[in-house]
Amino acid sequence: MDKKKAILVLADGIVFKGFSLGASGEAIGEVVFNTSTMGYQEILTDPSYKGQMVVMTYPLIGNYGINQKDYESRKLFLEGFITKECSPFPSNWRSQISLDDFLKKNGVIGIQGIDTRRLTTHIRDCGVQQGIISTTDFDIASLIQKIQASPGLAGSDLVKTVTCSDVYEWQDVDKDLKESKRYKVVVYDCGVKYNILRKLRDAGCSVLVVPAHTPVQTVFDMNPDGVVLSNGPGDPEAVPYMIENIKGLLGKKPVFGICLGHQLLALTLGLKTYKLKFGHHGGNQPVIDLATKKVEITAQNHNFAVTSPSQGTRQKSPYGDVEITHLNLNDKSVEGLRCHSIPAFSVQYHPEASPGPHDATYLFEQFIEMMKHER
Ligand SMILES: NC(=O)CC[C@H](N)C(=O)O
Repeated sequence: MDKKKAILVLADGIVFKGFSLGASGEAIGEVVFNTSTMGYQEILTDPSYKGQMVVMTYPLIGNYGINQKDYESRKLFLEGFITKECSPFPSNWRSQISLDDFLKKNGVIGIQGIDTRRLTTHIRDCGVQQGIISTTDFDIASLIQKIQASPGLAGSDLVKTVTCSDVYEWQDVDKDLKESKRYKVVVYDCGVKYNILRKLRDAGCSVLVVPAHTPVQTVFDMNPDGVVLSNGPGDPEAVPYMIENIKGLLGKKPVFGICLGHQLLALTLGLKTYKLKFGHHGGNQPVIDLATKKVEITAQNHNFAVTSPSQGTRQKSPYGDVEITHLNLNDKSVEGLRCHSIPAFSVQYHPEASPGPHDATYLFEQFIEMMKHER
């Protein structure tokens, strides 16, 4: 394991000195903490982390290595990776390379050997902010200047940097492709996690993935039974072309939004979004279903959220009433919504898990039921 020096500096001047992990150089991004105890490969390959650097709160990461199958997208999009300790001795029958080598191979700059508890409580108390990891420049004033010169996440369209370039059909290599395909689903790829596609395939759907800039008429020409709006990075307000697409879909096709897809659906319905103080990233977020009062433990990864209606759980929209269906029990933020008059619903959390608990898998069946009803 490298014992090369590395430094992490936050925009407000807090400094963490540690050792290099993965590639060398300099990386700038919004620093967010993730409370999952495992699933680091899925986290590293989740495109929603574009523009961000992830600090894992669990102190030992990398102990089961990296394998060929647990990818959640085609590559690593995040800006940096931060851990207390990266295991130099990965041990698992599926492991092919170590976390350190994986980060090196993919050019991701990381830091280890810092007090991640102090870093996490600092972000929790002072709010999310930009940071820089460097293995080359150790001058604090110069590093802060570099952070100040970087644009930050708000207002910039990161979806265009992660979406696929062409339409493709999702094929699960492990599954029998001859099994009957019940419904045809188009997924708008704003940075989609593969497990959303796997779950739709598991539910018996054929799955076509389209780039986020695909005009809605092209989607209608594919004649799907329903459309999924995927997760993705950055500020939902910076993706107006997706809002235009959703306007075209609403009332014409069943729509299911996940995370960024949920925020985009909310904006289209006339609700607003805002930035949380430090976001929700992890696999232990309690969410209540307001209709059944059942609590799900959910996987989450978001820094923006949908603003609650000023009164109650209902709001008028140009598409009829919108109902807030789920709330986060930690901070009461909006976690799900549903349209009353048209087939459309969405959740802020991740029913596909990966990593995280599977309590919310039923939402894929709920979408299937909606498509069945509308057919
Ligand atoms: N996982 C996601 O889709 C994230 C949505 C959005 N980028 C946010 O941070 O809130």
